[in-house]
Amino acid sequence: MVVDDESSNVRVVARIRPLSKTELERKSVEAIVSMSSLEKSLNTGYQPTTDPELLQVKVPDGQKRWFELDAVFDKNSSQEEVYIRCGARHAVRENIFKGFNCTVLAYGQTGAGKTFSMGTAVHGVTVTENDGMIPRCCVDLFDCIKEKCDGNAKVELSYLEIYNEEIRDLLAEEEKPLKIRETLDGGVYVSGQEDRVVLSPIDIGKLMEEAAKKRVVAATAMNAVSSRSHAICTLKISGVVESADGSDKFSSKLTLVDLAGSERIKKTGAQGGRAKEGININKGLFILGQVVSALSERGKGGKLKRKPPFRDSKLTRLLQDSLGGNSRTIMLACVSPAAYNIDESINTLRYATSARNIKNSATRNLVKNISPEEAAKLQRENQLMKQQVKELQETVKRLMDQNTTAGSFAVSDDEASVHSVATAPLTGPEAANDHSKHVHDLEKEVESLKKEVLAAKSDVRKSASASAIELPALKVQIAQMTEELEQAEGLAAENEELRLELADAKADAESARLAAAKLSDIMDKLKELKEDEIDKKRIEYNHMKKEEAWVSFVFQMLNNHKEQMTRLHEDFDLVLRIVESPAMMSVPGNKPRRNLWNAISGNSDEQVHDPELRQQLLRDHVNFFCNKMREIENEIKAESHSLKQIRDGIKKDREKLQGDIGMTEFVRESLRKDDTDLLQQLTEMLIGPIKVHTDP
Ligand SMILES: Nc1ncnc2c1ncn2[C@@H]1O[C@H](COP(=O)(O)OP(=O)(O)OP(=O)(O)O)[C@@H](O)[C@H]1O
Repeated sequence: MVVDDESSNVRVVARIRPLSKTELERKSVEAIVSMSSLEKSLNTGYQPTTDPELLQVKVPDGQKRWFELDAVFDKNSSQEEVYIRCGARHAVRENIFKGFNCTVLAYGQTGAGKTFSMGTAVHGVTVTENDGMIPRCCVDLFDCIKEKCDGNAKVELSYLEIYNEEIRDLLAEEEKPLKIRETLDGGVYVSGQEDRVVLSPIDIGKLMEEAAKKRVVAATAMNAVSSRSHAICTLKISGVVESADGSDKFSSKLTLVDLAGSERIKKTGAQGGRAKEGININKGLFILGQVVSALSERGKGGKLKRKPPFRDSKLTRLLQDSLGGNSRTIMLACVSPAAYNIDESINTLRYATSARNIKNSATRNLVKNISPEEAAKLQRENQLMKQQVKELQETVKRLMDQNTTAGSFAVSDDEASVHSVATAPLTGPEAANDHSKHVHDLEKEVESLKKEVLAAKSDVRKSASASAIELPALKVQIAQMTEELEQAEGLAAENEELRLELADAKADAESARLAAAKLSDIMDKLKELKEDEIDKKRIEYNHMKKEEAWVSFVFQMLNNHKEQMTRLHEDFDLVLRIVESPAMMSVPGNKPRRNLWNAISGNSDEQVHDPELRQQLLRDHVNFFCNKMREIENEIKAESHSLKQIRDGIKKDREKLQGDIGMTEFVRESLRKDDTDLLQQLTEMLIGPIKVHTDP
């Protein structure tokens, strides 16, 4: 689709220059190629279209990257093709005369071809093949003024450069401080800058040639003629165009920008002042990059996500209108094709692709259907002004010619002046001096008259346009302020919500902390209880073991006593039988009894027949038996008493232990319940309330 007047996005095109001599010497390969089709230009006569084109970059690791832009130009593209297909010709021929401000801006690495593409001064009323955008715009502009305004429009030129963050007027004879100011509708202008009325492309050419001499350029390792400043050339155009419904009064601005190139100080080999320039250039371009990126990111409802930092550099302030403001803007991204410069080229292209998202809101500075009287008045004014400028120019020329013929000092070049003095003919040095002084005075007078006329014109125009723009500008300002207020209110509400959420989160965190502390307390207690319980079990076990030992001891004792009793009983029985029948002692095979007798009585077998002795032995044995029985009885009594004591003690201990164990169980049960409640609380806190399903 052919570019129309409705599109508001910044139009971004890229130009790949041929490999330079140094790049060829370095044997650098072409890593960037245009993917656009060849027929485009042939079929459309270079008509700028809205169909995007591709550019391919071969990155060092062998991979390929593609960038989509509004148009791509390669090493074979002519200056004319670039001028037309990038949309600059359409801007000059159409947009300017409809009251739109237009900007053409070249951007890219140092030595990438910005100045080559933008061009410099115009050299004639027509262009030559190698002329860049600026001369082409100027020639087209005046051609159109002839066609559309009957040659009747006012064109003023201003030319500024930003060098080391200072604005310099390239048209001013003396350096003076310049300040950036803002208009009511948010536009920016430089107060104190010279606006020169120009009547033809040649006028512009002459002024720009003069100005170019003042521009800071220097040789660096990357470019033999490297621009060390950003140059902004502005043409203000106002006039009347005939439309279908009558006459329309328009005023517009054409801004042509040749930026200084971004550079790697190491690559350019810049040192001292050059390096400082480089740093300032990069700084300004960095902020421009930030502005572009902020303007290209929009959130919901198309609102910008963040505020572009226009105020952070002079360059971005001056380009405020061209980026995201009231202007139709074309950006020309210049790149070197060399693999050696691949990083810088990718940066330029990345920046270019984001710039494509910038939406401008260009409005028409046009007053429709002005009355025929006003149109005639404006035309008369313009003609008058043109006449005056022409006359002044002629006067200056005549005087210069007179001076030259008279061998005077009109040549401004110092060397030439010295030469003229030395060779001044006939009239002699005094006359020459007088004449020169006269010419100088006249020139001064002419210049001041010229300025007065311009100032008066400019005042009239400014007051007329001010009143025309004041109301809409105020409206725009109010709308902007209301929008900002709404945004602020929205932010305040969001803030409050966030604050409440934060307070909730804090409260949740606090109760979680308390619950966790309580839980750990319970765990500690449970642990203590467990240890207690183990201790108690150990005691119980020890008691049982003791008890068991005592029982077996008593059992042993009783057995001993029982054995003793049996033996006593046997002895007693034997004694009784021997006493009753001593003859049994002599029974054959009764040797063991005899031995026992001997052992008990300590007497011989023979003595057993003595009755007296037997009676005595029986008495002794009965006594011995009774004593022994008493002894055993006492022993059993004593042992059963202490046994009872021990059993009572064990019983008491066991009762106490059982009580303790019961209490432990109770505490553990209640802790377990607490524990479960707490666990539930914590879970609910983390995942929300737990639903208890009940049967319907
Ligand atoms: N498309 C092109 N065709 C042929 N030569 C070109 C082209 N573009 C640039 N050149 C040449 O490359 C060199 C560097 O170009 P130029 O001075 O325009 O770079 P620049 O981007 O303006 O650099 P700087 O930012 O340093 O001023 C010049 O010699 C110029 O003639």
